[in-house]
Amino acid sequence: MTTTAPRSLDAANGEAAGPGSSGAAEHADGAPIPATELPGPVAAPAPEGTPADAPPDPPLYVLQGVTKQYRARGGTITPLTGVDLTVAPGEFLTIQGPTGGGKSTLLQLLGALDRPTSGTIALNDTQLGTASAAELTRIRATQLGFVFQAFNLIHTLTAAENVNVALEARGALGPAHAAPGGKREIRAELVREALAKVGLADRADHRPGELSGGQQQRVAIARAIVTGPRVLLADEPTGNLDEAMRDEILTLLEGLNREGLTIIAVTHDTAVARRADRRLRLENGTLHEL
Ligand SMILES: Nc1ncnc2c1ncn2[C@@H]1O[C@H](COP(=O)(O)OP(=O)(O)OP(=O)(O)O)[C@@H](O)[C@H]1O
Repeated sequence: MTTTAPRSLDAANGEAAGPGSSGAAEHADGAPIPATELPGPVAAPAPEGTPADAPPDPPLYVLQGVTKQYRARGGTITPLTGVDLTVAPGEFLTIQGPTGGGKSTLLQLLGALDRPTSGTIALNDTQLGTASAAELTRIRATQLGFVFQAFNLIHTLTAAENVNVALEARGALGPAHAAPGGKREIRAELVREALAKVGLADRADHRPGELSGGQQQRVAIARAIVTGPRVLLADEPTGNLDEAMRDEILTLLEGLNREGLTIIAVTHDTAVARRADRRLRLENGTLHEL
């Protein structure tokens, strides 16, 4: 497990980085882009040799007594009946459990896509259960990245355009968040870096239909990380992939995690869970460590 701060897009995955992605970002005219124009949260590398008495990083998520109830067909379904969970920055954890057991429900709550029926979910200092809809939108666009089993790419757009969608969504939040969503050349550089990071620098102009399943999931991961999120939430990220592609994606996720990205993945696949440093099982509405 790593506890380093989230990383900038220009640092990592040297083997995947393409031309022009090894140094500082530049404007089209070659002038360096000031750091203040690059997306947050971009953090300095963690200092080497943290002193033994340094306080631990505060938790990223704290869930207490989370229940979720749905009304359905005149009755109710309660997939979560009292979930307690603390996630530290930099963890790579997986959630397994029986089908219909509430794993996707829990991921939606962690992703600020839905609210708990009762209990509390804090992400950093924000209570997701009571935050305004606008605040939840801001959190999703700036702190969270999502990856799904079905990739969820737009088939009429190229890989680069699909990745740019996340930056445009962030830019649409307004001037305070416009750094990555603002200037076109900055967005283009960030998209290039994100695609290089997932090993697809040479596929920027390809549409999803021209890419393998593993490559499509790489594009989806580039879209998820291009805004510099703190957390990647993945719902069966390798569920549609064969074994070789699954391993490629897992190696990519491990690399991102080593750079400080917190990863929470729902999976049915024990081979996926074995690659995480913390495994949880959701059963009968509550979470257990494996
Ligand atoms: N929006 C909804 N309205 C009503 N019921 C829902 C809704 N979403 C999920 N459910 C129900 O909640 C339960 C948990 O569903 P969820 O998708 O979270 O399970 P899961 O563990 O992710 O399942 P699987 O492993 O099959 O994907 C199921 O009984 C499901 O039918």
